[in-house]
Amino acid sequence: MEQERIVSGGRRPEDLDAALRPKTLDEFVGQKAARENLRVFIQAAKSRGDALDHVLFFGPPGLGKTTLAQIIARELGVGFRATSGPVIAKSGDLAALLTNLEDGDVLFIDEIHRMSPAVEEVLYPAMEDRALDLMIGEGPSARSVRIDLPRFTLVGATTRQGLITTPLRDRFGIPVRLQFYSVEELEQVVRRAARLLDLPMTSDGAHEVARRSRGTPRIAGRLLRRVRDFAHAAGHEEVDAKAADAALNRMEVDQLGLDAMDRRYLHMIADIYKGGPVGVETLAAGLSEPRDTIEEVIEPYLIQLGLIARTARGRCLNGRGWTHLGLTPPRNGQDGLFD
Ligand SMILES: Nc1ncnc2c1ncn2[C@@H]1O[C@H](COP(=O)(O)OP(=O)(O)OP(=O)(O)O)[C@@H](O)[C@H]1O
Ligand SMILES: [Mg+2]
Repeated sequence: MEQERIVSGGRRPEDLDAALRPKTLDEFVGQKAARENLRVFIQAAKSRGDALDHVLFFGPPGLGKTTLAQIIARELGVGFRATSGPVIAKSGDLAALLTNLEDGDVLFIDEIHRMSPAVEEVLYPAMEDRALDLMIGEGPSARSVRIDLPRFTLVGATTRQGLITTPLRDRFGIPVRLQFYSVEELEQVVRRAARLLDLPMTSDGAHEVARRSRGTPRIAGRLLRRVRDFAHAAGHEEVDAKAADAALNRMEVDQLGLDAMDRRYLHMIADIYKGGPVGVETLAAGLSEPRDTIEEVIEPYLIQLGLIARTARGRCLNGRGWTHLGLTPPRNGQDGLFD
C-alpha cells in the first residue's frame, strides 16, 4: 500500500534515491544547526585522531538520516558498514559485525528501535567500553570473556524516537533530530536534482515542486522524476510552474502537497468522526493501514501544517483542516443527533 504512494516517504525496492544523494556536508542542503554541529564534532574527532562519538538520528522518513550517516563516514575518511535493527536476528550476528569492524569505522544501524532486547544488550558495553562480553561454554563451566573491539562510531537511525529504550538512547553522545525542510531549502534540493537529471527547469517550476513536497527531500526527488515524465510526454522543453502544476495535479498531489491517502485520513476524521477526537487504532482500522504508517508517515506532516492535533483522547481536525477540505466544522457536539 505504502509503496504505491507517490508522496510516501517510504523507500522503494530500487534505490532511485542513491543517484541524488549528497555526498559531502557542503552538498547537504538544510538542517543547518545539525549540519554545522556535526562539522565541528567531525573536525574535532579527526584532529584528536579519535573515533567520533556515537550519533543518533531521528525524524520522519526521507529527511536524510541514511544520507548523513554516509556523509559522516566519508568526512571522517573511514569505512561504512550498514545494517538494520530487524536484520540482526541474534546477538551473535551483532558480535560478528562488531568484531569485523576496522579501526574508526562507522557502523550504521537503521531502524534501531526494532532491535531485539538480547541484541541491544550486546550493544551497551560495545558502545560504552568498546568491549564485547561473550559467554563461553554452557552450564556450570560457562564463563564470560571480554573481547576488546576496535574504535568505531555507531550511527543509529529511527523514525520513532519514543520507541528507543532509555539505556540505548543515553549511550549516544550526539542525538540529532531532523526537521521538515523549508520550501526554500527544498527548492535548492529540486534545483540540484534537476541539474543531476539534466532537466531544464525555471525557478518558479522548482518552487512549485518544492512547495508540494511535504517538507521532504525524498519526495521532492520522486515528484521531480514524475514531473519530468509528464513534461517529456507533453513535449515541454523546460519545466515551468504551469507544467509542474499540471503534472502534480495529475498525480493528485494537492496545493499543500497532500496526496489521496492524506485526504482519506482527513476525511475519515471529518466525515465519520465529526472532527474527532478519534483514536489512532480506529483510524488505522478504518483506513486499512498499519498504525506505524499513520504515526510515522502520515501524521507528522499534517501536524506540522496544523491540520490536525494529537490529543490525549485521540486525533482532532483543526480549523485549518476543515478549511483545507472545504468543509465547515459542526457547531457543537450535538449536531450529529439531528442529521
Ligand atoms: N539535505 C538533503 N539535500 C539533498 N537531498 C537530500 C537531502 N536529504 C535527503 N536527500 C535526498 O532524499 C533521499 C532520501 O534521504 P535518506 O535516504 O537519507 O532519508 P532517511 O531519513 O534515511 O529516510 P528513511 O527513514 O526512510 O530511511 C536521498 O537519497 C537524497 O536524494
Ligand atoms: Mg534511511
